[in-house]
Amino acid sequence: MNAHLPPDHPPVQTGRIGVLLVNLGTPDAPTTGAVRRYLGEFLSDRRVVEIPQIAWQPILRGIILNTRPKKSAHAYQQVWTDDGSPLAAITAQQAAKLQVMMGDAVMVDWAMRYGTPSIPDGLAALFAAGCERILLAPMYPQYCAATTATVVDKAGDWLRAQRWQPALRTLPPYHDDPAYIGALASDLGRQLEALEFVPEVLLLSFHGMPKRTLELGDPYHCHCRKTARLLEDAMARPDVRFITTFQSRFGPAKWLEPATDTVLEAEAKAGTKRLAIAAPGFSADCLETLEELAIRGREQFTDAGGEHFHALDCLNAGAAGMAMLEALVRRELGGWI
Ligand SMILES: C=CC1=C(C)c2cc3[nH]c(cc4nc(cc5[nH]c(cc1n2)c(C)c5CCC(=O)O)C(CCC(=O)O)=C4C)c(C)c3C=C
Ligand SMILES: [Fe+2]
Ligand SMILES: [Fe+2]
Repeated sequence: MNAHLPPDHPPVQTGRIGVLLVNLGTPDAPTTGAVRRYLGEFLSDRRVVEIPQIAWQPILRGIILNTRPKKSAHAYQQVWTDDGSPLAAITAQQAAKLQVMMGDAVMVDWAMRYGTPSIPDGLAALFAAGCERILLAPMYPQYCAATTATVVDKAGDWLRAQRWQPALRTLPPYHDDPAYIGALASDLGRQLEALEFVPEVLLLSFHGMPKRTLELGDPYHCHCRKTARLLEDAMARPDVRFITTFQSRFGPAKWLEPATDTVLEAEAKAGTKRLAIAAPGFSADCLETLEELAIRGREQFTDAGGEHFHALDCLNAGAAGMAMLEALVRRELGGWI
């Protein structure tokens, strides 16, 4: 402690660089109560549900938060690990590995947009540890207002309340970055080689969005399509038919199509026997990949006559994904380190 400073003086800055990896968020436990708290926060975000709150809140509080948490808690129970929710556990691993790769000049931490650990707590901890410059890294390859923009909004809320602010940069979307496409192509290729069957179809399933957001100018759909096109080229598998789909439809509005569940069933009914599915838009495995795709997707495909099904892992904290993350982060820190 510097002797001329009063005891309540803010910490003396040291010019370090901080990196905050941020993913969506997840409940603290696979229980109805914890899922209700998480969904209440998530689904009250105006970036996520874009209908006027005066109309939406009664539906959310009156119907959705009384029915969905029980069903979702059951789904979470099927994928929960000793280290907690897969999304949080994997994001923590990514941060720990990136810390080792970046060395002491950079401090790496992680946060969740909804639930804990929060973005304000993450930014405050990095700043208190001496990081005057912070790279905020939303772990979403494809930009979407419902994911990327709301992370930046939340950081902005925290900055607005600070007298002494760190300088902030944000990681741009990387849907067409050669480092990302290359990492996916090599990691998915490696996983396909290890399967005991050669798939006729490789389904690339991205998280869905209301179709209206595309008409309003959100680039998400275009980013997903471009990732899929570049990935198909990079994988160079003319023996495999690539199909792009959108999963996790929510509510009565029209969502991006084709829907993953519809295509799984239609492919099996049309005679496809061997299918693998990947979720290139998710940087970490989570409820949507481990339960919706790997468990329910398998049932949808095999119930309709499919025989061999495999859900491939996300990049997670594997070697290909971590090398990509290091490359993206180092590039964005250019001029700072
Ligand atoms: C209006 C509802 C939703 C929109 C819009 C939406 C967009 C969106 N979500 C992700 C990534 C993830 N979503 C996850 C879970 C999840 N998503 C919704 C609803 C919308 N998502 C709900 C209700 C849930 C919770 C689970 C459930 O009850 O079904 C997750 C996994 C979280 C976990 O804990 O594992 C991720 C990741 C993206 C990328 C996206 C828009 C592009
Ligand atoms: Fe979602
Ligand atoms: Fe889902």
